[in-house]
Amino acid sequence: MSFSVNRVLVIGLGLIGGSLAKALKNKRFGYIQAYDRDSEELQQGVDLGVIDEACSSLEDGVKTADIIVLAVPVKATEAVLKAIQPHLRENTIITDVGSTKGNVISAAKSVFGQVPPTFIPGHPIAGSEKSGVAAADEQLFYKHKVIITPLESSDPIATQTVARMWQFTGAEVLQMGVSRHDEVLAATSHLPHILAFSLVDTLAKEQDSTEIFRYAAGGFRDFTRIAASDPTMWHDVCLANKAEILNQIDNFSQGLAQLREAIENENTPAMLGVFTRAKAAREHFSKMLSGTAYSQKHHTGRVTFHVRSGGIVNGHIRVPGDKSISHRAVMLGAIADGVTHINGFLESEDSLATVQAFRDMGVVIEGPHVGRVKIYGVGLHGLCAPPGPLYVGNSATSMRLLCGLLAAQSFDSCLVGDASLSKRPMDRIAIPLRNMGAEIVTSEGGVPPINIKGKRRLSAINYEMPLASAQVKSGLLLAALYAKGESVIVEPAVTRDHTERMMAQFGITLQQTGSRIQVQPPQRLLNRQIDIPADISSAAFFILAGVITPDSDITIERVGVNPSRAGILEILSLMGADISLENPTELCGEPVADIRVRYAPLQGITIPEHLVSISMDEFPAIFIAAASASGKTKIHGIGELRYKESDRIEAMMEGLQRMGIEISVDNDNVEITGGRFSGGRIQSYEDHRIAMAFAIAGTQASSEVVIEACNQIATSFPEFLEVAQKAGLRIHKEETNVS
Ligand SMILES: O=C(O)C1=C[C@@H](OP(=O)(O)O)[C@@H](O)[C@H](O)C1
Ligand SMILES: C=C(OP(=O)(O)O)C(=O)O
Repeated sequence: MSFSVNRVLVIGLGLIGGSLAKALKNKRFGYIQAYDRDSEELQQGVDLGVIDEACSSLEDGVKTADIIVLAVPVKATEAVLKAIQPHLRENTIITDVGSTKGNVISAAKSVFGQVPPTFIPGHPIAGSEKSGVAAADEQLFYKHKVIITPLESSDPIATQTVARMWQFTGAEVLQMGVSRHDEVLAATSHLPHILAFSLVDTLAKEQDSTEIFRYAAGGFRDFTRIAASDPTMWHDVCLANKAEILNQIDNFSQGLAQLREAIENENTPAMLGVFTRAKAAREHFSKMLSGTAYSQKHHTGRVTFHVRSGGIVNGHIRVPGDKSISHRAVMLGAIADGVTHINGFLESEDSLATVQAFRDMGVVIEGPHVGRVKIYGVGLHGLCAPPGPLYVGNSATSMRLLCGLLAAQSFDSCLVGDASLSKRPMDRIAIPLRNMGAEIVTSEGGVPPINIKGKRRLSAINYEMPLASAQVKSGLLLAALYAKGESVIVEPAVTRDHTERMMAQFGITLQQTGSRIQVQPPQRLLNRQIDIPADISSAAFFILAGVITPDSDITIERVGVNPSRAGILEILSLMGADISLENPTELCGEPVADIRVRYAPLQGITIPEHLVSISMDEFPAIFIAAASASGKTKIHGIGELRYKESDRIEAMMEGLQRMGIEISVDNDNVEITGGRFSGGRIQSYEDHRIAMAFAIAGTQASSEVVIEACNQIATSFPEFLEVAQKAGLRIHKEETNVS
């Protein structure tokens, strides 16, 4: 069928109809006519410039309309369809704005025998407690969602036309099935309205209601604003979506009864459970849907860095808590018995994703608040089935470690991540877990989403890892806590041993001889006080700044210098850097020190291969050091860098070449010839470590360096910019909004 859109007829010129008409008229979508039983409203529509023309009869408008929008109460839909039917042309598109869709479909079936292919139901998720055409607001739908619910029999061009009409108002158009729409709306719109009406009505009946309302503060006002909505409309909505609404009321009543019981019994964990989960959900669930962030510090716009050369690097700085250790502290704290307190927790996107995953599995977690987190452990067997897929954003550590833990649970689960994580290899953990008896299905190509079946009895594993990976080792160690018998894992090279050290803190006995780790499933994990050192991977960028900036003298305080992590210190020292460790101590089984760096010229070296697996995440910084050294630096066996948040070898090669540095790459071997950085535009490929490495390189460049897509810095180091500025570097942020 072909459609032209010249004339739009809006039937019902209230707030929604009027706002749509006004927006379409102003955007010149077509000639906008309206019909309303209330002739005064119609006249007002003309007077206010909301519509081009008022139709004196329904027949007049319908006969010439290309699109008819029913903006009438849902209950009136059938009567209006009946009234327009005799005058309709074959290819006139009909849509509506009702907040329930099942009944609109039934109305269309009863009038037309079947739903016409040109009838495309719609529902703008926008409104206001105001009503009438006088309140018409052309911005009402701008950046709001409009759901259209076409049927299989709907004409695709008609669907597209209705979508385009809404897009003219600035709305974001989504498609959904009819029953799904009614189910979702019952929960997200209808129930809250009913609660607001009921709360105000209940309070108003109280004897001292005047007093109550006089002192009603912001909370009451926010929560009950919608109780001023149109009563007739809500009466109609309740009847139109009765079954779904009753379901939601039952669901809610059950939740409220549980909360009541918790309050009555002064059950603190249960109460805090509800409050912290709800707070987290309110703040964070939207991340998955709208691309907003877990952390307040994360920017949702596009972040670009501008770096000017020069600046000094001096003084004492602190960088945030270790990311790897933060993940592990939450995981083990969650399955321990009793309350675990964490200090120094990293409040970054990756570690917050792990927190959210455990909240989804029913663990009560307070914080983080200035690095403090309180976890009410549920014990080894206390995790609950999450309500939906566990979303872990950009974080492979969360995903691979969780695979091990989830493989041993009594419920099914699904792990999903963002676009970057969705490309990263997961078979490396899925395959050995399957050997233990787990049922894990990765998506095509061995990538996320990952579906994990519950209720599998795991057996112990005896595994020689083909690949050096702390994430795989840790995922297996977590699964081994639930397996029957003693597991033995042998590493091909040293990788970070934070899991082993953290398990020991929680009272688990591990035996370690060389590269071999043995673990017996424990009865229980003890609750703990965990203090997390600063992250050496974040410190690395300021160590680098100190190493390449003339006259620098900088100390980064209380950094974790675990030998299975601190390869960068050895590599830079071999290149001639002046690095010393001061005030060495230990925090929860992890060696810690202040790292002092003073400028000294660097020379190129061949990096010993045994240092590669203990400095994996630091290679972007090491590449920059090599580019600043005199002579050639040769690096071998770094193929794993290709499987990080970006292909870090390619990203570094491209950026260094842009900055005039000679670099050659042969598979997983790289050779860099030191030189002078020129300015330029660098693509970070949305990889936090690439962005931060080039930001430091930029401080030594001959002209300005601009680094694109720096948002993901928030995955590991949200305060990077502030710390860099404090240290004396000239890095500035430009933030542009993306709609
Ligand atoms: O276990 C961990 O916390 C990590 C291990 C490393 O990954 P692999 O295990 O893939 O080498 C590292 O690159 C990652 O940033 C964090
Ligand atoms: C590779 C990294 O993290 P993950 O693997 O957890 O995404 C990293 O932080 O550099």
